[in-house]
Amino acid sequence: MASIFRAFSNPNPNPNAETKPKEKTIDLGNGSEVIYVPRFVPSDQAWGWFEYLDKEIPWTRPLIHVFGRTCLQPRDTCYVASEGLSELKYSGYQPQAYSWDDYPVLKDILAMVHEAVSGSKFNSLLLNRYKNGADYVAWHSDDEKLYGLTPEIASLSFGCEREFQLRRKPIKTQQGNKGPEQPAVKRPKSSHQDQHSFSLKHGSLLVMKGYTQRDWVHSVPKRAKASTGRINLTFRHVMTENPQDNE
Ligand SMILES: O=C(O)CCC(=O)C(=O)O
Ligand SMILES: [Fe+2]
Repeated sequence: MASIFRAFSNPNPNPNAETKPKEKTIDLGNGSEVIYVPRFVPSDQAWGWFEYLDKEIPWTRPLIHVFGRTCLQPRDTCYVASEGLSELKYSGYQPQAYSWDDYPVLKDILAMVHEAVSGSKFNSLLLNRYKNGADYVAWHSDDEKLYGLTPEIASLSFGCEREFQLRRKPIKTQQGNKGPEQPAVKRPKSSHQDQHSFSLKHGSLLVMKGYTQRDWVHSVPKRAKASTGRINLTFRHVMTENPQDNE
């Protein structure tokens, strides 16, 4: 598959300067794909953004409802979205949507992601802060209807390196629970791996594409040895009524 990344033009004439970050594409099979770029944001810039976000974002740790139980979400969160979009709701929780204008740095980060991921039109952002290795995100997929059938999700990580796991859903749960637009199709057992793991580095970018949300779950498990904080930003596109925005 062709690279999703635009050829980086190098604005810096210094021949020793870094040019295009190295990307690794993992074909998950059946139209799902993940792209990982370990050094997407230069380290110093990434630390600057970490400090800013840690301090300035109005983090909350909400109550969520899963499997009939109410519990504290095991990480801090915040949501930023363009005006007029359908509201996000997950695990019985509807986050307040903050404006991009409140956090100009987020606009800079968004511009950098848009520049790199060709054709992307992200209009919302879910931020997560893991205070230490006791914070985590459980197995889930970001398959809310408002993202459409094949959402592209760009995930930027800052701070403590944490493991990101991907696991293929059992075949019978891969489709059919999200409305009539997904006819049940029989797929042959794929020769691809059923699990993948990435150690998400400070300043890295991971993009999930195609049917990854329909057919796979992902998680960031607890890690006793992780003693420092990590901030993760996932950029998403909420479908709108204007078909041009959704192309
Ligand atoms: O922190 C991460 O790397 C993943 C976060 C995530 O999966 C989510 O916000 O949906
Ligand atoms: Fe997720």
